[in-house]
Amino acid sequence: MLLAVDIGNTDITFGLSRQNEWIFSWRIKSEISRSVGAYELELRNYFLENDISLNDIHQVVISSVVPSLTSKLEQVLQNSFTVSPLILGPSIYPDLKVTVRNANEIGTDLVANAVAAFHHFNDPCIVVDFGTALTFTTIDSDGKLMGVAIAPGIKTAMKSLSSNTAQLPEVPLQLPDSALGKDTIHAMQAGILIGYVGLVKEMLTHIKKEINKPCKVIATGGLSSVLTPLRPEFDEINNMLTLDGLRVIATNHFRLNKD
Ligand SMILES: Nc1ncnc2c1ncn2[C@@H]1O[C@H](COP(=O)(O)OP(=O)(O)O)[C@@H](O)[C@H]1O
Ligand SMILES: CC(C)(COP(=O)(O)O)[C@@H](O)C(=O)NCCC(=O)O
Ligand SMILES: [K+]
Repeated sequence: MLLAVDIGNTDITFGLSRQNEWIFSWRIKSEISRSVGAYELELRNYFLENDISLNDIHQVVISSVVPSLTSKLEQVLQNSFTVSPLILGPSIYPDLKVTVRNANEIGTDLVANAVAAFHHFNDPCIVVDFGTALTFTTIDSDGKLMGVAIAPGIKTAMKSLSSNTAQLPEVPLQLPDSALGKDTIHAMQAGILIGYVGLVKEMLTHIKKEINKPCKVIATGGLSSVLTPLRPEFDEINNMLTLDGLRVIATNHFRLNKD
């Protein structure tokens, strides 16, 4: 079995795959202050509770956009399994079907998203990732990663608004029917959620105009289903996209380096 680990700024997502099918996936919080021991205990407990043997893991692959957690999780995985984890980074990019520009800056989760989208569609793609950040990653028909746009994620915008004001609370991420807020909660939901529908639509319009060819739009990330009016904009919503990309990359890497 293959274990793929996506370390994001809010959550760490795990996926366990057998014969190219995800048989388990789960999330834990990304906490920089947490110890290797605490993470390891939680991982081992998950395996125990689900009756999975640690020895059944033959490949491990990690993407991390939180440098202080990369080595911690690497250690956790080293301690738990008999194989060394593959850590996605610029040294692996030359082996990918996707061509990466600015390899030292781009988030490895965005690279994994691009690989998964291109692998699946083999067409120009825009990946919209609704995580801590809201990102738009565009891939051309030949697999070239054409560019990225980064905005605050929906929850991040909400948190920033409440933490920078004296009287605004954090409110549930529920899309209201009306943009004419009748109380503070409704007013914030209107401004953020209806506003973000517009942000995403405008970004897609702008990117499509720039690339000027038919393309697929794929949504991913923990908050990908919050903005329901965007559903028709997406050819697919796939919350496993980053893990899918890691699986493609790992399978290819371990095949190339078999001997
Ligand atoms: N099924 C779900 N429904 C609604 N929100 C979710 C779901 N799964 C995750 N989330 C939310 O998504 C956010 C994390 O998204 P994620 O894409 O994992 O971010 P990051 O990659 O930046 O860590 C968290 O706020 C979490 O509460
Ligand atoms: C843009 C991101 C913050 C997204 O992270 P996430 O929302 O998944 O936690 C991450 O991919 C990152 O730190 N990227 C580095 C900058 C770049 O991609 O150019
Ligand atoms: K992510």
